[in-house]
Amino acid sequence: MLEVGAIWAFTSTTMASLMFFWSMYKQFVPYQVRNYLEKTLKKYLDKFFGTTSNFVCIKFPEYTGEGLSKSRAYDDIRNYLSSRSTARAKRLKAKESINSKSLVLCLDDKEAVVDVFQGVKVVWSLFVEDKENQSVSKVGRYLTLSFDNHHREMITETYIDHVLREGKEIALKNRERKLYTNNSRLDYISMRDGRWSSVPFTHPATFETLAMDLDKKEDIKKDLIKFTKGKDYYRKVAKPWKRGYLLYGPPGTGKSTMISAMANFLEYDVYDLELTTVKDNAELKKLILDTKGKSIVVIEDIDCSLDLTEHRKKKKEDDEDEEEKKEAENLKRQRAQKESNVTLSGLLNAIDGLWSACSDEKIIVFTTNFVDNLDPALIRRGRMDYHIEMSYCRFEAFKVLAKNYLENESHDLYGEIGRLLEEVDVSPADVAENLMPKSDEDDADICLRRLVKSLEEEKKKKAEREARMKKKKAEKKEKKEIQKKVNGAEENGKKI
Ligand SMILES: Nc1ncnc2c1ncn2[C@@H]1O[C@H](COP(=O)(O)OP(=O)(O)OP(=O)(O)O)[C@@H](O)[C@H]1O
Ligand SMILES: [Mg+2]
Repeated sequence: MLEVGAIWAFTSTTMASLMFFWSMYKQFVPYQVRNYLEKTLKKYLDKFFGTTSNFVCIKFPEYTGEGLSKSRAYDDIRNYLSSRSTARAKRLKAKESINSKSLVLCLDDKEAVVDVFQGVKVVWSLFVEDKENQSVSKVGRYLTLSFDNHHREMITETYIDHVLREGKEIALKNRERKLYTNNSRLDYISMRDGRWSSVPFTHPATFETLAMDLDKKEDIKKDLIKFTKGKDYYRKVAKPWKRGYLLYGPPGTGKSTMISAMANFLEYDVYDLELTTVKDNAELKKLILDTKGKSIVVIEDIDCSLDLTEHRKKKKEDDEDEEEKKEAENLKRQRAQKESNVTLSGLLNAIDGLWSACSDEKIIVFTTNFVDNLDPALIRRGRMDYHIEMSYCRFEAFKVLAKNYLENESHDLYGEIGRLLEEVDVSPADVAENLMPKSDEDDADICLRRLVKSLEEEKKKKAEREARMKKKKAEKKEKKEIQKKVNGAEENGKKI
């Protein structure tokens, strides 16, 4: 047996010799030769361990194909790993992306992170490609997934799918949402722009701040949730995964606000389709085809956009305001028609025919002030599945507005305001304007008194309007009766 002293002596001499050789090697062997030797050694070691060890390694390069396009799988995996890395990796890299709403922390080069799936440990590592494998303009990276060969089937059949799916979802959540608007034909031809241009969607409206009947609001939220979870259901009943909402009601009742609240609730993009700048039906189809999933396609004031009405002449002779409104609306429509050749059937086809062909999970919303003017074909269930009436402000809606604008939940004036809101029809937009403090001195009391005053004025105006109408009606009736008498007298005169 060797003595302890002898072992120590042997080890220290060996270490000293190794260190001596290492420093000589570093000092006298040129960098290029060293690099070559190290790479060759690594290759042999990799080969040796690859065949003898029980580990499998899968490589996912950043750029693939002949054109070296960015690999989607690589991006999805990096997104997936970013959530794991933030908690587990020692070295992270902060990335700023145009499509992302905030900084993204991800795995740094030459760093590894362990992930556990169904009790199985795997290791992800990120490497930079060797110089000779890089293209001139792109510094390529690759991710490797290493795992025990025993779990080969589970990893290749389940785990990788899981990673890609989660990565996609994370990307969707982190993305900066967009508000798109369609470019006019001239714009996208001359400026080589796409059919849609976009800005970040930042509208702050939410269902919490939306003033409307609470039960109705809950029903809408439930309907939206059911829709987003309905992928398999829609497939089962052989329906394209889309849903149409018709929002109708007087101006200022929150139709546009509701669209923003829906988009924020679902985290969808919004495509605001301006029909009057669409040249014809073919262009409309292409525009709809160019929209992505997880989005709301909106056509506002559908009745004014084009001549999509049934031309039913429902004359309300007694109501002069109604007549004026209809005339203004007709003028608007005629002007729009001059610029566009989109027809009702073109619109119906674009909505229905193409939904099945283009990406899934889409909502289409029409808004209108005059629901009676729309052609029934346009708003039938199946096209516009859910009809939502946005109505004048009543007490329940007022309470939401008071909370939003004044952070106030009770006041002596609430009783009076509730009564007045039952008697007069004012839009939430009008109520909101009264509730908004106009200076630093405006407290809740001042704002609520201002609202009461404006509601009382509205009540007075309403009474005057009704009196005027009543008088007009009575005059008409009187005229009719006089005419009847004159006609009667003439008939009698003829007989005599
Ligand atoms: N139901 C509501 N809840 C909260 N705020 C509302 C509501 N309705 C209107 N408002 C306020 O009034 C403003 C105008 O509302 P909005 O544009 O949504 O009305 P609209 O129904 O789309 O009107 P129009 O028919 O004229 O397009 C909004 O910016 C919002 O501040
Ligand atoms: Mg609107």
